[in-house]
Amino acid sequence: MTKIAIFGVGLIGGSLALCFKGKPDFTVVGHSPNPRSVEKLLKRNVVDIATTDMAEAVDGADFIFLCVPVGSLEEYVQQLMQLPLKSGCIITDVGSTKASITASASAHLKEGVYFIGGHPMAGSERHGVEAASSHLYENAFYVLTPAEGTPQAEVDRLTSLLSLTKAQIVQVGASEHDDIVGAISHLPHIIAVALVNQVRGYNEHNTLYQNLAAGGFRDITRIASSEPMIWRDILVNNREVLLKLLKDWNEEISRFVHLLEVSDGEGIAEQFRLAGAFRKSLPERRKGVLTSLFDIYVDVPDHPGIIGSITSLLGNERINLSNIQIIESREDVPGVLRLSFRSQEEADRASELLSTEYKVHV
Ligand SMILES: NC(=O)c1ccc[n+]([C@@H]2O[C@H](COP(=O)([O-])OP(=O)(O)OC[C@H]3O[C@@H](n4cnc5c(N)ncnc54)[C@H](O)[C@@H]3O)[C@@H](O)[C@H]2O)c1
Ligand SMILES: O=C(O)C(=O)C[C@]1(C(=O)O)C=C[C@@H](O)C=C1
Repeated sequence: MTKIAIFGVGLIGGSLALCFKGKPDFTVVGHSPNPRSVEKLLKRNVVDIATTDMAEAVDGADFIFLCVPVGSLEEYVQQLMQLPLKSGCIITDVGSTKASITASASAHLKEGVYFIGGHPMAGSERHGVEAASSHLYENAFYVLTPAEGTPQAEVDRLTSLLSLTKAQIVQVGASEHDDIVGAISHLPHIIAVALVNQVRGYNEHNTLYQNLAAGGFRDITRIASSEPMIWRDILVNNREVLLKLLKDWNEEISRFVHLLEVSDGEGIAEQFRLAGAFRKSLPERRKGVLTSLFDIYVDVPDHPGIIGSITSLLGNERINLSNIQIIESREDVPGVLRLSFRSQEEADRASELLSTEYKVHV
C-alpha cells in the first residue's frame, strides 16, 4: 500500500490527487485546516480520506506533497518535523520558487526523511480544487531540485511516482530554476498585471477601452487573472531575481521608446522578426497529445451548431478529426477553432474542403 498525503488540495494539489487516486494499492489523503474544505474534498471525490488533522494525514505516509502557497511552505516543513513520520518518507512541494524551500527544508530534516523540491510547469489562472484536472500535467515539464546529498534512489522513487502524472521529469539546480522561471513565468505575470492596470486606468475615463479589447489584449493578459495571494508569495520570494529581470525589461522597453522616437520602422520590424522566430522555436506541448498532430485554424462565426456543421462536413468526406479546440483567448468574440489531424494529408484535405465556406489558416 502506498499512502500519499497532500497538503493544500487546490488547483495543483487537487490535480496531483486526481492523478494518484484510484491507482491499485494507493491511498490519497487530503489535508486542510478548514473543516468545510475537508467536506468539499470528500464530496468531490478528489481524495480517499480528508482530514483537518496533520498527524492523521501523515501517519504512515510514503510521500507528502506540500501544495500550499509559497509563503507557507517552510512553516509546513517545520511542523511536519514535529510529527512521527514513516522512515523513508519523501516530502516534496510544488511551489513556484525553489531556492529558499530547498535550502530551508534540507536544513530542518530529521533522520530517515527526505525532501525533494518540485515544480510542475503547468497550471492556470484559475485556482481551487474546482479547477483541478487529472490531465493538467500531461506532457508538461515537472522540475525536481534535489539538494546536494539527496540519494539518487530517493529521487528515482519520487520520479517513478510522478510518472503517473504523465509529465516529463527534469532535474535542475534550485537557484537556476528560480532564475529561469523568474523570466518565463514570474516576469510575464507582472507584465500582464501592469498592462491590464495601465489600460484599466484609461478605461476609467472612457469605457470604449474595455469594449474594444480584443484578441491581442486577451492573449497577453490571461494570466493577470491569477490568484493574488499565490502570486504575492511567489513574487516576494523571488524578488531578487525579479528586480534584476525588471531592469532588463526596462531596457527592452527603452529600446522601443528609442525606435519610436526616431521612427525606425525597420528596427521595429526586426524586433518582431527576432521575437517571432524565437517563439516559433518553443516546443509545443498540448495536454493529452502524445503523438504529433497537424493543425489548421478556422475562423468561424459565433452561432449555435457551427461545430456540428464543421464536423459533419469532415465526416461526410471521411476525414478523421483528432482534436478540436476553441481558442480560449477569444472565447466571447467570433472565434478561431483549432482542428488537429493525424496526418498532413488529412489536414490539407480538410483545409481545402473548409475553405469553400470558411476562412482557413494553416
Ligand atoms: N497556479 C499555478 O499555475 C501553479 C503552477 C505550478 C505551481 N504552483 C504552486 O502551487 C501551489 C498551490 O497553488 P495553486 O495554484 O494550487 O493554488 P490554489 O489556491 O488552487 O490552492 C492552494 C491550496 O492551499 C490552501 N491554502 C491557501 N492558503 C493557505 C495557507 N496560508 N495555509 C495553508 N493552506 C493554504 C488553499 O485552501 C488551497 O487548498 C503554490 O505554491 C504555487 O506557487 C502554482
Ligand atoms: O498557464 C498559466 O496560467 C500559468 O500561470 C502556469 C504557470 C506559468 O507561468 O507558466 C504559472 C505558475 C507556475 O508556477 C507554473 C506555470
